Amino acid sequence: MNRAVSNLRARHVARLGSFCASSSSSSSPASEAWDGRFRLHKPRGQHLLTNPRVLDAIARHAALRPGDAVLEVGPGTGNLTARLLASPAARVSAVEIDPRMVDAVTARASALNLAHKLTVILGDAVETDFPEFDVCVANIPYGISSPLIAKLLFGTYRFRTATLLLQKEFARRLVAKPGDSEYNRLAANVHMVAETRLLMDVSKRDFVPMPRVDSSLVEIRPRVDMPEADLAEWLAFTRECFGQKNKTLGAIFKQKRKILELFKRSHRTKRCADDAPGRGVILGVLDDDNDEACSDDDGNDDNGRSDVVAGFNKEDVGAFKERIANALESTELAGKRPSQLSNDELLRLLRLLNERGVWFQ
Ligand SMILES: C[S@@+](CC[C@H](N)C(=O)[O-])C[C@H]1O[C@@H](n2cnc3c(N)ncnc32)[C@H](O)[C@@H]1O
Repeated sequence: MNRAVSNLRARHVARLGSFCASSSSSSSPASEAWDGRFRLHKPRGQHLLTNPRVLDAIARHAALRPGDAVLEVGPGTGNLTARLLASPAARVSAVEIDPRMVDAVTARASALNLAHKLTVILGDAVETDFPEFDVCVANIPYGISSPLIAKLLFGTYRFRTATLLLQKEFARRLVAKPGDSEYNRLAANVHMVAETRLLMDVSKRDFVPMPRVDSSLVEIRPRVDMPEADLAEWLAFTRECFGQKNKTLGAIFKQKRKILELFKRSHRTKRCADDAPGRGVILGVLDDDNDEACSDDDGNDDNGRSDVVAGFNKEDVGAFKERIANALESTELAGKRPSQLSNDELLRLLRLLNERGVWFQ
């Protein structure tokens, strides 16, 4: 072990006291390993980050300022929480689903004489209301990545940055740019409201128990210059576009079934707007693209039904189809795949479609 690592280890053992004085069950070079006092549940994503250099780097990247209110999701036994509490931040609120972890992180803060800075909330981070915070820093359970990011970015929270440790593949998809092979609905939606930056990769060997996947640290910074857009309408629009992201927009919006669905939705939207103005954003996952096979590129329905306009005036549906084709033509996007397009281009198309009475939610 080199001297720097050895010094680091000695410093952390001293700082964290009995918590890490136990024997290491990890292969990490210097470890704040779990002492096995209770069973860790993998289905709950209980993979503790035990490499002090990585934990220090996360806290450093979060760039906490004096007076900051920090939100941590899934503090576990407090390996990261200890750093956040020792930072210049004024307070840390941690949301944890497992009561055993709540006890462990609370005891740890007390052992560090920093309990006055910590509030632990027992609950599911996807369901629980968060207190106000300036910065979110977390090594989250990867199973809640998408709903948690949706909640942070499309909810009512106002914050400076979220520094999140995520599954490496998910992180790559989150930071992807139009034209990248990984570009997808998640990235398009998140980039509508935030900027993302890949900060560093973290090996699976730095966790106890070792997960099957590697991780990456990502910074998410909400935009101050949000484009003028109805976010609920945008989310519904990207669901249609990226549901079949390998088809061209022309092919996607030529499908009879799709046109009929949009026709119904647009008329329902008009009724709802008349009855109850002000639709809110319905939160859900942001990245449910699945390239479903429901039609070929010629726009023929795969189920061969000929009665798809049953119950509707065929001429109205035909005119509606024309309006969609017309919007695609005037933006010159018919031959493009959604994954090649910037949000500005997609937003321009959405606006034109809305102006022509085509609505997605
Ligand atoms: C990957 S561990 C991280 C633990 C700690 N932050 C660390 O870095 O060592 C994830 C933690 O999130 C908790 N957790 C899992 N699902 C949760 C949820 N829906 N809401 C809040 N916490 C959750 C787990 O119990 C676990 O403590």
